[in-house]
Amino acid sequence: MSVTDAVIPAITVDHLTYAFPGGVVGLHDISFDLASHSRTLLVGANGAGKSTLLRILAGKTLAKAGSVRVQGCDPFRSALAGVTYLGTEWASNATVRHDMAVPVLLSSVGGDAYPDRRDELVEILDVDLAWHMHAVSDGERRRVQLVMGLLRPWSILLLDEVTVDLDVLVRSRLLAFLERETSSRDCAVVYASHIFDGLAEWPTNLIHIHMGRILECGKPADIIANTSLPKRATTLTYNSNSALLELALKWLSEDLKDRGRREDVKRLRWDEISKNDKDGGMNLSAFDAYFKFSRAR
Ligand SMILES: Nc1ncnc2c1ncn2[C@@H]1O[C@H](COP(=O)(O)OP(=O)(O)OP(=O)(O)O)[C@@H](O)[C@H]1O
Repeated sequence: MSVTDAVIPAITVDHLTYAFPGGVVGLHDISFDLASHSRTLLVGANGAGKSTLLRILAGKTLAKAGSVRVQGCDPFRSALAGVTYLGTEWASNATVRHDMAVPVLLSSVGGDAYPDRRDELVEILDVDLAWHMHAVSDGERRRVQLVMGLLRPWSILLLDEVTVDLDVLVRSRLLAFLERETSSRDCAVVYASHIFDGLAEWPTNLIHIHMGRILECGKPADIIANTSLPKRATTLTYNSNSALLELALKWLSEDLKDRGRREDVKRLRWDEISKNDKDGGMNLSAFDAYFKFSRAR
């Protein structure tokens, strides 16, 4: 039995449906199990529901219908010490823009309690300890944030595309680190990404999400073997363009067709906005002023 077939699921989602305040349904009747030691790649178009799902798994959002268990507990009701969520809010945290030295920041998040891990992450993410956070590039800032976020050993790591501004070398080293972690410790990673470079052999599981529904869930090799892809991509690794990327391109093209023309949706919304504007509910002149301003520049 491989490690990814371990019996106790790290995450169990059972008939989960989630509606945003206001009634828009974000997730429809989702069910899946993820084992400890797994690395799951969430694949879906913009707006498919990846962040919504990750936020529920992180316990940041309450799901009222269906059940979610992370390490056997309801993530919303239990403070799960071993769950680390690095998502969009985390990425835009203003604290890391102040004039603060990197060692101070790392100590403030418990770096001194895990010196070996801290030093390994500093090395992997190529962080310069002399940096001050108000005077670094976006990618450098993200590297420091990732050292901070990954410092404490986690059991479940939820990553919502926070590697987008890393250079390819650092991203590849980070993925290798996550692979070592999930192979050597009792832990699992769920990673939402739009970038498939270097990911061909990384995930142990794929989840394809479209308009809040899971369309596919399983091992990449099984999914690829059962999917008709362009002839050039029939193995997991294919020279410059991986089968995984081909699979994602196929899924997202089909999803786009399934969603239908945005024009139709837009026309409906536009009618609604114009009506609100007439009613005084929304002032479109503010948008006109904004566009005039941006053109003038
Ligand atoms: N507060 C909200 N109220 C209503 N609908 C929302 C709200 N937040 C998000 N949505 C909608 O829910 C859907 C899923 O959003 P979500 O952020 O989960 O997508 P995503 O797959 O993470 O997209 P991306 O790849 O762009 O990050 C989108 O259609 C979005 O417009």
